[in-house]
Formats: sequence, C-alpha cells, structure tokens
Amino acid sequence: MTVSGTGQPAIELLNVTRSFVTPDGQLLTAIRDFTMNVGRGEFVAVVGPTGCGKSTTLSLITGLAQPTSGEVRLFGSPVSGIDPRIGFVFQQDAVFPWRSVIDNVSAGPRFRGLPRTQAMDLAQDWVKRVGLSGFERHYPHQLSGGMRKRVALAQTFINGPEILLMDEPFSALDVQTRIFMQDELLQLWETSGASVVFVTHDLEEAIGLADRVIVLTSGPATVKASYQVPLPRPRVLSELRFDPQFVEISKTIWEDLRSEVMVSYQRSTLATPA
Ligand SMILES: Nc1ncnc2c1ncn2[C@@H]1O[C@H](COP(=O)(O)OP(=O)(O)OP(=O)(O)O)[C@@H](O)[C@H]1O
Repeated sequence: MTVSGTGQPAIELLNVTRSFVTPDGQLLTAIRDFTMNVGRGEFVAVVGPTGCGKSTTLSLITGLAQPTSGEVRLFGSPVSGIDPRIGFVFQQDAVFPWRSVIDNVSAGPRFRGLPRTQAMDLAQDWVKRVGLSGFERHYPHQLSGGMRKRVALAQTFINGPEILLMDEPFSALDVQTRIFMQDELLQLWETSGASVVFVTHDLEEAIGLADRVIVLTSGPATVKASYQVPLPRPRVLSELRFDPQFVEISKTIWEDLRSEVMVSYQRSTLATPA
C-alpha cells in the first residue's frame, strides 16, 4: 500500500508561509518556509508542540485557507477551493445529532446524488464494517464516544476519499477505546488506498499508525525532521507498544520532539501573567 517517495505526490507543500493578523493587530506567522510531501497511499503523521501550526497546515491542504506565500498542490495541481477528494476526521465528532446512525453514514452519498436505496445499502455495508450493526436507528447521543467515532469513520470512508486529513481524531477518547479505534482505522485505511495526514500530540500513536512521522518545530512551524517508520504491516497497535523496535524508534523521535516541546513550554510559561 505504501508508496512513500515514489511517483507524483498526493500532497505537496512548497515553501509555504501562512501569517495571520491577530485580534490585537499583531502579525503572527503560524508556519514558515514549510515544505513537505505525502506520497500516494502514504500514511504520514505530524507531531509538534501545542500551537505550533499543525491545524493551519491541514487547513491549507483543504483549501479553506490560502498560503501567504508558497504553494500547495494536490496530485500535481494547485489547490483551488474545497476538493471533493478530501475526507476529514476531527477531534469533535462531525455527526449530525438529529440523524440516526444510518442516516448519518448515508449522508455523503445522498448529497452526491446517489438514489436513496443505493445510498442506504452502501451505508448499511459501512455500518457493518465499523462494527455498528444493530445500532442503525440509534442517534449520536445514544452512543458511546468510541461508537460516535466509528460513525464518523464510516461517514468519511464511504465517500472513498483519496486524501484523508485527521486532526487529533482520537484525543477525546479514553486510552483503551483509542487503541481499538487506531487498529480499526488501520484496517479501514489499508483497503482504501487513501493518502493520510494525521495530526496528533501522541508520539506513540503517530509511530504506530504512520509510514512516516514528521516532527515540526515550535511555532512558526517548519519541518524539523522526517522519520521513516520501518515497522511491518499489518500492525496491531494494542501489541506494538511493547515491540523493542517500536520503543527504539519512539526514543529517537522523542529526543527530537522534546527540545521543541521545551521551547514551546518555556514560551508559554514566560507569556503567563504573574
Ligand atoms: N485564524 C487565525 N487568526 C489568528 N491566529 C491564528 C488563526 N489560526 C491559527 N492562529 C494561530 O496560529 C498558530 C498555530 O495555530 P494552529 O491551530 O495551527 O496550531 P496547532 O499546532 O494545531 O495547535 P494545537 O497543538 O494546540 O492543536 C497559533 O498561535 C494560533 O493562535
């Protein structure tokens, strides 16, 4: 599945800088001279200190934000507007609270114009794939956090995204549920062929899931280092954390990440009023 570094990349950020004017009129540069690419079918995790510019990077890929300078390309063409080939999963569940599970999962195909019966059949299949058979008529408030996340995954994968952007999708879940969801994500992704950018604060999660881990500097974000993860697939995250190779890679990347986290922490401490 992984085609890291081969062929035309799915995503390219070329010397991208993105600045904002803050509410008090200051110019804030969130990312600077940022260059990275994601191969077709590659799973890339992005880690960096809090507030360094990870979400800004994702919004540039979506086309929701434009670079101040530099260029963002998808499959070799400049990003222009929202691209239907992109799917998103965020920390907050993007499920419709007033719709049942099956209606949530079928929403994408229905919006795309698929006839109701076909959309429902497809949704039924995805509900089954994410282990929610029997819960089709439940509403989001009747589900656990993990189940709602499964709905969000089905809702996204049903549209066959070529690019999947994930912004701390599992961070609100308890630790055990998170590990199961990570395993489920890998199973769904491995048959999808999607190119993934997965933003997380959790280094173990990044290494367990990804083909490559990109470490960002404390803001303004730029790419500090990129690590290939040589762990074989298929992977089972619930077992992987005790693998000596996994522990070794974690130590190496943490050495790099720690110094950036320290810079970020010291800045936030200095910024705190006495
Ligand atoms: N629309 C905006 N206007 C002004 N500043 C912004 C805007 N969006 C982001 N920023 C600033 O840009 C910087 C990077 O924000 P971003 O959300 O990309 O970081 P992050 O790494 O995703 O953060 P976290 O780790 O907390 O999720 C922050 O200082 C943030 O306050």
